[in-house]
Amino acid sequence: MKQLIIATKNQGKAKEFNVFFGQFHINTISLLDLSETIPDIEETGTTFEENAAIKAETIANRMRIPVLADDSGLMIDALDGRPGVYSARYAGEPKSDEANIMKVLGELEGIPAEQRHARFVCVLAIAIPEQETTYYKGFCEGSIVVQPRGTHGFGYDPVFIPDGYTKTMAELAPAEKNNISHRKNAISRLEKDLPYVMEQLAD
Ligand SMILES: O=P(O)(O)OP(=O)(O)OP(=O)(O)OC[C@H]1O[C@@H](n2cnc3c(O)ncnc32)[C@H](O)[C@@H]1O
Ligand SMILES: [Mg+2]
Repeated sequence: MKQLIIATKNQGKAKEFNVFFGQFHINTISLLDLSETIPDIEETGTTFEENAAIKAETIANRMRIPVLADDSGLMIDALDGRPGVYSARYAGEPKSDEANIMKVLGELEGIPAEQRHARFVCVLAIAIPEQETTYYKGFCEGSIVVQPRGTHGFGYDPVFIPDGYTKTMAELAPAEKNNISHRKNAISRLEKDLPYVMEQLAD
C-alpha cells in the first residue's frame, strides 16, 4: 500500500485524512506518527495558501518525497472574517480549542442568529521536490451557535452548524461531517491529481 505523508500535528485532521484516503487505498502518515520528532513549523503566512505551502514544502524538502498539508480555519462574517488564518491560536498560546471557542462566542455575544453566518475554509497543498506546489480549496457554509454542543470532530466543530442542518458539526457522525466538510470539498478537487502524486511515491 502506498503511503502519503500529511504535514500535520493535528490529531483530528490526521484521523479525517486517514478515512478519506483509505477510500483510495492510500495509507496516510501524519507528523505525529513519525519516529523522529519534527520541530513545529512556524506558520508565518497571511493566507491559507501560504501556510499550507510552508508546511508541505518544509516536510517535502526534508524527506525528499511528495507531502500534503492542510491549512484551514473558520471565517465569521460578523467578525470581518476572523479568526481566519489565525484560527488555531486565536486565544493565544498554548493552542486550545476550548479557549478559541470561548473567545469567538464572547465576541459574538448579542449578535442575532441571522447575523452569525460563517464558513469553514480548507486549503490543501501538495509539495513535490523540484516541482511547483499545487493547491486545492474547499468551503463549508454555516452559522455559529450560542452554546457549544457535541463531542465529535475537533476545533470549532461544537459551535458550527452547517447550512441545512440543525446539529452542530460535533453532533454529526464523523461520516456525515466528512460528506459535507470544507476538507471533503478540497479533497474532491485534489482527486483528479491523485494518480500523478501517487506515481511519485515509492511502494
Ligand atoms: O497546522 P497543523 O499541524 O495541520 O494543525 P493546526 O491545528 O495548527 O491547523 P491549522 O494551522 O490549519 O489551523 C486550523 C484551525 O482551524 C480549526 N479547524 C480546521 N478544520 C476544522 C474542522 O474540520 N473542524 C473544526 N475546526 C477546524 C481548528 O481549530 C484548527 O486549529
Ligand atoms: Mg497549524
